[in-house]
Amino acid sequence: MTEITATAEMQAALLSRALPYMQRYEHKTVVVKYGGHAMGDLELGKAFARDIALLKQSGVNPIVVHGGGPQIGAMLAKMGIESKFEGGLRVTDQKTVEIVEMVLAGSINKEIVALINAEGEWAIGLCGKDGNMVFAEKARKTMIDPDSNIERVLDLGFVGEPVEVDRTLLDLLARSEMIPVLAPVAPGRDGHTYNINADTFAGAIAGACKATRLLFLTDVPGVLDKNKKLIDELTVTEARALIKDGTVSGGMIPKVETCIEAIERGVEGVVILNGKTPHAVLLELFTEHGAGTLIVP
Ligand SMILES: Nc1ncnc2c1ncn2[C@@H]1O[C@H](COP(=O)(O)OP(=O)(O)O)[C@@H](O)[C@H]1O
Ligand SMILES: CC(=O)N[C@@H](CCC(=O)OP(=O)(O)O)C(=O)O
Repeated sequence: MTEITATAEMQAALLSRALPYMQRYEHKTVVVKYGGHAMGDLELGKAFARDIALLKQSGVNPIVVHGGGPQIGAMLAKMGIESKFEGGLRVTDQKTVEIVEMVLAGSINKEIVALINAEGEWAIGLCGKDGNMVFAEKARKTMIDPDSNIERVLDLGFVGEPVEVDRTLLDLLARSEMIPVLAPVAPGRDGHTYNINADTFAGAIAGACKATRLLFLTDVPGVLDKNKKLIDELTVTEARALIKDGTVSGGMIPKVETCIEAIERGVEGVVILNGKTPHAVLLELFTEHGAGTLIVP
């Protein structure tokens, strides 16, 4: 066999394996949460954008929700403001929410839009404010104090939880050439702007759009156990126990909580995976080598 025929055969074999997966997701909504920790490397960013473009070209309806925690932290530090987190959420005063909106809905959102458009697609950058897409309310979070074991209410300032999602604009975009890229900022009916954890925002969008898949791209291979080993599959009950016993902490808490809620709202498959692996999205959706942690009912 010549080298050319061998390559052609390999490509044909690859395609024939990918095709059933491609058909499975045709016309289906896939929400991809692109975490701030998975960003930063231009080549990886381009590979991510290529994957999103390819999903759209294959007839899938991709919706990108992005974070930007580290980038917000860097901007706050430049302005002499210290970042403070409680339960994985940023304590957000008025000055902070202004910077959060500027970094998320401004620079990061447009960078991702530009990367996808450079792949020949039509991405459009939006946040919860556009088209009345998302309305938020002040988050009411509680935490068990590890010293006293007493539950305490957290005052996180202008941190919001999505309470209303209107999918009119997203449905319109799904029927068009456009790929929505969403920043997790939304207004409240009280007139304030709220900073929403990007995982929570992605979960609300996936739930409202009845997404077939919700993928979380982060900087770790998935949920790790106490010995830092990857957990391939987690039930909702096991996931809750890992938060309770502290195995899951920091930014992984809102991610796992969102996975649980998304499963309960009927999203078919929720996966936490390493966004630092080039083409993580394509490999997850279109090959049998699903990576990361799959959350199951
Ligand atoms: N059990 C766990 N398994 C994996 N990561 C964990 C776990 N507990 C805490 N983490 C932390 O959660 C981080 C991912 O969340 P986060 O920093 O919010 O990322 P992103 O910006 O991608 O949303 C990991 O880098 C890790 O430090
Ligand atoms: C309330 C809250 O914590 N909001 C987040 C929003 C960005 C985000 O979630 O970014 P990652 O996905 O990169 O972590 C923040 O201010 O950092």
